[in-house]
Amino acid sequence: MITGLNHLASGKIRDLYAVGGDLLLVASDRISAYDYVLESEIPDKGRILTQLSMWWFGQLADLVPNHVLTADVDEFPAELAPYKDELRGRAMLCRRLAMVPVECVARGYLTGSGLAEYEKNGTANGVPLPAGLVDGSRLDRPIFTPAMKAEVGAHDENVTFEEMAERTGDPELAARLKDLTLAVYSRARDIAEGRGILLADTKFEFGRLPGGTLVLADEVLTPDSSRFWPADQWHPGRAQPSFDKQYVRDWLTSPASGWDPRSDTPPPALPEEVVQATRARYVEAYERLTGVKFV
Ligand SMILES: CCOC(=O)Cn1cc(-c2ncnc(N)c2C#N)cn1
Repeated sequence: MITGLNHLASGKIRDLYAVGGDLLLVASDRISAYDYVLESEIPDKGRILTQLSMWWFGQLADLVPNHVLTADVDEFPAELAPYKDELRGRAMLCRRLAMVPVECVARGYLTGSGLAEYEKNGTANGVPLPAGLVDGSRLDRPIFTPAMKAEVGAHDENVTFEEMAERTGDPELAARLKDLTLAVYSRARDIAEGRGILLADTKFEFGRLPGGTLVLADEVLTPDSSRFWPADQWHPGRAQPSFDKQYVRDWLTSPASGWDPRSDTPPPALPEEVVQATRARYVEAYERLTGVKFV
């Protein structure tokens, strides 16, 4: 948290501030696992994921406009000058939008909450899926599985497309969000797969400019807003290893940590080697996707 700025909201990892009529979205180095925000931070994680978002926004600009004005601290308003060093590389100055209150989720692979519903009744957000799918199955076509934003600390609530159309009161907008979400996900999935990373699913947020234009908001296509899987370790039928968080998960569930995920106690701090190995995975994901060396 940056005291001295007009704080609006905080998620597990990021903080949102009002700066004049715009917004500042700041990514911390925090990391979450098993629904806990860990006490250990991953150095540069916020900078790596912000730079990755910016790269994706560039890759997607022909499909959809985005809310970012700049991520260059030297272009930030003068009132932010005292925070330059703290913000460098990890903050996006964004246009303030009228946010659509829907988490626009696209899934190209079945896992997590999508798999849970499927195992119960063969559907995902009410849409029937083929029989015989297992954890990690690649879907013939990506599916749109919207969720209504939950209160801090709770999981978002998956809703059917019809429920979403009803709750937003705008069926035409719901249809556009679905089409846009699937088109953007498909483009990103193809780009990532070409670089050995499976983008299993992702969550977009959209908002509208005063004139009504629909704009891609929030962060996009980071390992925090998406499931990144290493393509060479993909084996449907079991939980896939996370590209970025597997070292953390493995250590936390190993005897070495002395922690039990089923207990209601917060996880212990991570050993330095797990922190550094995890940082290296974020750097690797960034460099493989963008082709740019992280500095
Ligand atoms: C840090 C935790 O909260 C969020 O990032 C989610 N959120 C985004 C907004 C938002 N509101 C207006 N305009 C925008 N451009 C945005 C964006 N992005 C509000 N909450």
